[in-house]
Amino acid sequence: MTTSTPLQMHPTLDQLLSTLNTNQHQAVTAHPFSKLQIIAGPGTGKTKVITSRVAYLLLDAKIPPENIIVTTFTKKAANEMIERLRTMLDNMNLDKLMIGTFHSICFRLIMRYGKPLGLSGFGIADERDKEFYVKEILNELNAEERELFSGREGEKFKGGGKTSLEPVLIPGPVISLISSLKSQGITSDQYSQSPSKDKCLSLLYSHYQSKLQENRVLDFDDCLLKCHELVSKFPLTNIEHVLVDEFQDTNEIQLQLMYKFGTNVTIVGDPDQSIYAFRNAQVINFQKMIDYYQRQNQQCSIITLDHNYRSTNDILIFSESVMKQEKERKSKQLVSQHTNDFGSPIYAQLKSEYQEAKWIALQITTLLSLPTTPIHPQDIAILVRSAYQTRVIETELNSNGIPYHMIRGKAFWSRKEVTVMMDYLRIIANENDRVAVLRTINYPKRGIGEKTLEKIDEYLKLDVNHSVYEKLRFAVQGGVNLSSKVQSNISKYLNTIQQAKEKLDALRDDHTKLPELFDFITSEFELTKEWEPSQVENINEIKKLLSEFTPPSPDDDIPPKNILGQFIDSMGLNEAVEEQKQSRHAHYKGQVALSTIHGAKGLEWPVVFVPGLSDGLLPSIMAIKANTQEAIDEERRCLYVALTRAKLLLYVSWYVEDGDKEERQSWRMQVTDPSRFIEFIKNKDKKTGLVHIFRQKDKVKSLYEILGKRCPDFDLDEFNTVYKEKMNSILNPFNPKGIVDGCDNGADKKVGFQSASDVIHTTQNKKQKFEPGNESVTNKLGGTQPHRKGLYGNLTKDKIKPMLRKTGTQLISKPSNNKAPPYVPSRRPGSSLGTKRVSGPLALPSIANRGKGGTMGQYQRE
Ligand SMILES: Nc1ncnc2c1ncn2[C@@H]1O[C@H](COP(=O)(O)OP(=O)(O)OP(=O)(O)O)[C@@H](O)[C@H]1O
Repeated sequence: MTTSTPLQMHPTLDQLLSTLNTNQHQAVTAHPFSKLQIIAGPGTGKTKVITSRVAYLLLDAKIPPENIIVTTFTKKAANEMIERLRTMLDNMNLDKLMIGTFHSICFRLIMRYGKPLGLSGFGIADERDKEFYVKEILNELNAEERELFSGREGEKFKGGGKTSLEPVLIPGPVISLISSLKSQGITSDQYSQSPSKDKCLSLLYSHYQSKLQENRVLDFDDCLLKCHELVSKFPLTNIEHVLVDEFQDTNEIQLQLMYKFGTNVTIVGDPDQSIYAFRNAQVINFQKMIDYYQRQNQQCSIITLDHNYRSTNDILIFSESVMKQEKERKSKQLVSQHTNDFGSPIYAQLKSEYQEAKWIALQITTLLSLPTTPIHPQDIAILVRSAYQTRVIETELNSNGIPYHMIRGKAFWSRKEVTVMMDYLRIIANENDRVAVLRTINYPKRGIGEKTLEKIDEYLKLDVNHSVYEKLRFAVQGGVNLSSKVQSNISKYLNTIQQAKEKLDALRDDHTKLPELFDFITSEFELTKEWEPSQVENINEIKKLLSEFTPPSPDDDIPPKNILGQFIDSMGLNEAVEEQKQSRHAHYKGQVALSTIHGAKGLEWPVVFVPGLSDGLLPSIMAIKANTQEAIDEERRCLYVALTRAKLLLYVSWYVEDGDKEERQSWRMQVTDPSRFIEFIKNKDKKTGLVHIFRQKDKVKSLYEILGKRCPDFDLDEFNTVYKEKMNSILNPFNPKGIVDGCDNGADKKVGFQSASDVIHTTQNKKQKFEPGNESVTNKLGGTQPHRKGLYGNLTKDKIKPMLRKTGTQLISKPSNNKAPPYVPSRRPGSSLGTKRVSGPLALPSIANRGKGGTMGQYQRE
């Protein structure tokens, strides 16, 4: 096959190519029968290039869609690529293009050709199923096998039992070690024959594989491993070209699969964005690929893309400063295609995660309050290293009325209500899903105790000639000794399953009616009653996915599964990676995006916040504890991914805590240093947050312009003054050192507080809710100016107590005769008194002591 010259090109292709820069053009039109690496930094158009290359292969090289394999990182990315191709190619029929994640392509190949390996009709075991099976295996080990674990090799599988001090075997290490072997392409048989094998791991690996086989399921890693076995034994003869997107996140078995899939290969990736080592991804695959083809005397060409269309030059310089710290990395010279810059990233050092969240909320409200709203909530994202960091930020967004949504990460699939719903769908779709039956049979509660559940499970495992569902019927009919209440509850459960199955049959593969089945399940099994509104919202997300589901086009080689089964398989595979709720460019309208950095892969926003740049958060405490260069490098790349999501404005922040436990989520360790990755920022603590872009009118004007709005005439100084005032109240929060009951003139000073902001005054006035700074209220009460900062109204003692605990102070009651107290300490609370340093209202203990002597009779300590 020859390729045409540009002059003879397909008009659509011609138009398409005209939108590319020189290097992009070269990459897209590289010879179709070659090996090519497209290595490119963030925002350089990798997605555009890989999509255009597929179009080029289809239109110019005339490769039929069924002869091309394209792997993407997520299902969403595959769908978007298909959409873009359809638009580009005038609705060309692309049903036969093999496009999807490695896992889904492999699963599809196994379903189609897996019969000779005895794999047809298998389902997917998700993360929870894996844990379930491993727990079963650990419980079923016989005495001789247990003995194996008493030695050194067994140590890594042990953890503390919940109720006993004896170490017990735990599933976590088993799962990750088996997964690591599988991602290196090592089967259980191969491992058991390896002279350097770990005997415990070998035993567990072989038990685990038998368990999956018995239950006729494949785990995620098996999809790849078994497919590799399949294409090694029965090579795919038709595939003319393989394209791999996000190559930096491939592992060994994926690399090997790529070699096996086809001989002509295009990979696209960025070594600096490799952030999946914890799933055994290896950056070294770029070099391995070159070496592999070299050994076969074949050349692998490399094209780099360096025009960055996403971020301003300042953002690129900042991001490169982070990456430059990695040893033995080639520096990148990305060239921003923006002609404007809005200054270097805005940063702040704060004192706690709470203060940081307030800082973020203030920045967002400031941006959203710009006249004629050039920036909308959907233009903004907040990206964190670990999912738990969103909690404090969410609270602050809520209290500031800032709408937001979480980009769905893996966590979505592990939420209780989501897993329950998926289990219910599974028992309807599949007669033999023992695990899902055991998880749903007593949820909602049907009065089945643990012992009874064990008996039922034993019974379900007994006879292989009947489905799990039939066996459960037999169990209820006397097979297992059950109380009449349990019998009746399980019968009801079974009858509802039966009705749902009939409904599913009646759909006759009309996927548009799947949401009706969903409603039937949630109402008949009384599921929604169990859940909070937010949980109901989550399961409605599944209903939405059901309504959007389009089954893959029928394939004569694949034995048909019912429509619900197909949905479950496709969702099950989503769990293998963090799926995103939103597409690369179409953002959720009217909502700020909140996401982990991993969940933000491939996305971009005009405004991005990257909080938590403190050692222990980014790099994470896990990476610091691992104490390896690889672990730290991976964290740095994570930060790089986050920073390079920003187009125009980048806000970075960190906090350094002073040890006050109340100022952090209780289980978390104290954060004491800014992240090692931002050492290059000089005088970090000096500029805290007061650096702001809205200092220069011309920059503001060009920001408006780039966002498609004309900049109105407004008083920038006034805008900045309001901002600075608010900022100051965050940076120097009201931090009372004591509480005085009553708003008496000057009594606070007389007990030793020198600044009004040191004191909370309380009042019993029930009519008004007072806030600090409410001057008019102060005046009404006849208080003097200096009191105003610390005035709270309508505070009962119950409400005061937690405040006292928080401030570590005591309550001073107002003297009944409202006279000034006789004791006036000479120094300010918190300062040193003689040789003894005391904190809080130092005067107070002395006051109380004096009281005992009679001089403080009117002021009491409570
Ligand atoms: N030749 C081009 N001309 C104009 N805009 C372009 C061009 N190539 C890419 N872009 C734009 O640049 C932005 C970034 O492109 P894309 O998302 O494809 O980058 P990427 O390399 O995949 O980034 P990342 O690796 O960070 O995910 C997009 O908005 C895209 O439309």
